[in-house]
Amino acid sequence: MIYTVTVNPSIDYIVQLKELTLGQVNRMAYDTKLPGGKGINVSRILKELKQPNTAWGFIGGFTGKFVEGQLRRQNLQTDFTEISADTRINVKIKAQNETEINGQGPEVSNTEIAKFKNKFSVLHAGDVVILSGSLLPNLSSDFYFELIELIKAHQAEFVIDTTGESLLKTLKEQPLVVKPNHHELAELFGVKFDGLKDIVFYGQKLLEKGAKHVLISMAGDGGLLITPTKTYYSPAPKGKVINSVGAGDSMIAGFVGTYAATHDPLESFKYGLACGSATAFSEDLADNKKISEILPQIKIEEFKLD
Ligand SMILES: Nc1ncnc2c1ncn2[C@@H]1O[C@H](COP(=O)(O)OP(=O)(O)OP(=O)(O)O)[C@@H](O)[C@H]1O
Ligand SMILES: O=P(O)(O)OC[C@@]1(O)O[C@H](CO)[C@@H](O)[C@@H]1O
Repeated sequence: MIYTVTVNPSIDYIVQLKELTLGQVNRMAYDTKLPGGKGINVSRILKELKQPNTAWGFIGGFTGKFVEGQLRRQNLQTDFTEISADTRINVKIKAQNETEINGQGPEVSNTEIAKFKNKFSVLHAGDVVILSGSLLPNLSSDFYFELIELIKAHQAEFVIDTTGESLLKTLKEQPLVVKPNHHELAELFGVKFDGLKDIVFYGQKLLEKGAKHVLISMAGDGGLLITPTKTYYSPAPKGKVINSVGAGDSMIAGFVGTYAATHDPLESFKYGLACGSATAFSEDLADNKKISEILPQIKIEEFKLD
């Protein structure tokens, strides 16, 4: 079974307007509310791929009810921990360019944290837990490490979508896959990249430090997969980019969902790329139809450093 963890879910309030003028009254051309948060997005794509999964996380208040209700309507399996404070609202403004304003999220009590951690007792070998997104303001920065300890105590695998020091610190725990984008990878090592060779060189360092697979997403420039034996590159298929929210989450879902079913890293990479691009070409996250349409357009080649 796959479990996703969204410690800090959200309502993603998508606002479209022709042009945003700061310091003035702006009128929306269109707006919509979507259930959001990185792990929840992963769960939604896994569902499209027909991969059974359960979404875990903290959810609260009227906003939390909306998120849970929307997910139930999509027949998504959830087992959230209810908290007394309101789940946050993240504002995504689509105007001349895209601007995101993400909330900090609510605080959680020690009792709520304990209830959440209790969920991990159902884990067993063969399960995969995907940890994605920001933490809540009063949680310790080590919270993900505490969860990784619980996951490993049950011989389950984990995937973590985080950046910076937190990413480096989790590598020795051998995540199934990590997926920085190329900007995050450059920042991690304090370098500037000059071409794919540089990116692969630094991506390999994440493998050396313990990650089992390294996916590097490069938005419209495609992606790289680094495994202990081979490295692969794929350009991104061409299409009209409609949405930049959740392409990375979709890529993780495509990779992990396919890996859980096949244990084939190359096939998993193909689905990861297709799901990422399918979301970039959709209004909301991709659906199964869009993913199937993009799959045949994915062309992967082996990448050699010399
Ligand atoms: N403009 C695009 N055209 C085609 N494919 C895209 C585009 N943007 C993203 N993708 C696909 O989705 C994958 C993940 O996108 P990206 O690199 O933007 O992840 P990310 O930085 O984690 O994104 P986000 O945080 O916005 O979800 C890319 O590797 C690519 O396969
Ligand atoms: O604030 P975080 O937790 O880092 O990111 C939250 C978020 O921006 O990530 C998702 C897209 O990846 C959105 O659904 C959500 O609003």
